[in-house]
Amino acid sequence: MTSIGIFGAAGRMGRAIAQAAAEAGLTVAGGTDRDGSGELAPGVAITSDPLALAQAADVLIDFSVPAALSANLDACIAANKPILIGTTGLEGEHHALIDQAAARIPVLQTGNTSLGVNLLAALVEKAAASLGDDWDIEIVEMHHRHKVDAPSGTALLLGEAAAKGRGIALADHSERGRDGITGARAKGAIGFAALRGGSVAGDHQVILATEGERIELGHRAENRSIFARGAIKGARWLAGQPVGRYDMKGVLGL
Ligand SMILES: NC(=O)C1=CN([C@@H]2O[C@H](COP(=O)(O)OP(=O)(O)OC[C@H]3O[C@@H](n4cnc5c(N)ncnc54)[C@H](OP(=O)(O)O)[C@@H]3O)[C@@H](O)[C@H]2O)C=CC1
Ligand SMILES: O=C(O)C1=N[C@H](C(=O)O)C[C@H](O)C1
Repeated sequence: MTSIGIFGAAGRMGRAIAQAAAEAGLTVAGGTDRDGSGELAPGVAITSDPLALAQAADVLIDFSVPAALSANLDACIAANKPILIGTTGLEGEHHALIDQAAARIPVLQTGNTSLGVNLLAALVEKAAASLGDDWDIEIVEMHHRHKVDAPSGTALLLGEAAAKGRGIALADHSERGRDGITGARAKGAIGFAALRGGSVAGDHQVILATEGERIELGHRAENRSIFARGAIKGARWLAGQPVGRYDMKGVLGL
């Protein structure tokens, strides 16, 4: 049986993952949190020691904060354990750390562990590849009032899929945070808009708009269990993979 360790264990996702692990018959070796106190379940301690957790678990799952990523990766490398990273708000420096770690251990990083969103990304890539750049691409997301990063990791994942379909680099074509006299939309841009409110688990819509018509592709998460179950499935899959960097496509056969 595979045992998992959860970085960010006391958070909304950490607790959902612990529940999904129990439902899947997996052992939870423990978890970490910023303060490192309390229990995830009776007898399952939350500490602030990533190395001890990495040594105790067969595979690690990180749904914490970007600032914790470096220490979590170091712990997994030192313990020679695979890690699935679901934390969002990652910048270029974090992706560089992930690339370095993936040369030594199996690492899966994704902005969204759900089947539905990853299938949506495949559809978006196909749509963007099929339509010319006279079709404007806009990505709209809405999340609960507690979310701290924008655009969401999923919106960026969908933007990367659209850019891949178009054969362009997202970094060179994204329009984020429009406000005031922005000027007209740049041809070929991929735009992002983020809404925050209430308890929304995660809504994403990709709009492809041209003169006279519009295509809308979307996904709505009704609760966090889809992310938690996807993370468990991904962690189980990752435990059998060689050193390298992965996303959810291999897990889901997409
Ligand atoms: N990829 C995916 O499918 C999904 C990704 N996410 C992402 O997962 C992340 C967590 O989301 P969510 O659970 O809602 O957020 P929460 O804020 O509820 O949980 C994050 C947890 O990480 C803890 N934390 C802070 N610093 C550290 C540290 N140094 N070491 C370990 N833990 C630490 C926080 O503790 P404290 O509160 O004390 O600071 C908190 O308990 C976000 O980036 C979110 O966007 C969410 C859903 C799905
Ligand atoms: O913070 C969240 O809640 C979520 N974060 C992920 C993201 O940034 O895309 C995934 C999901 O949408 C929920």
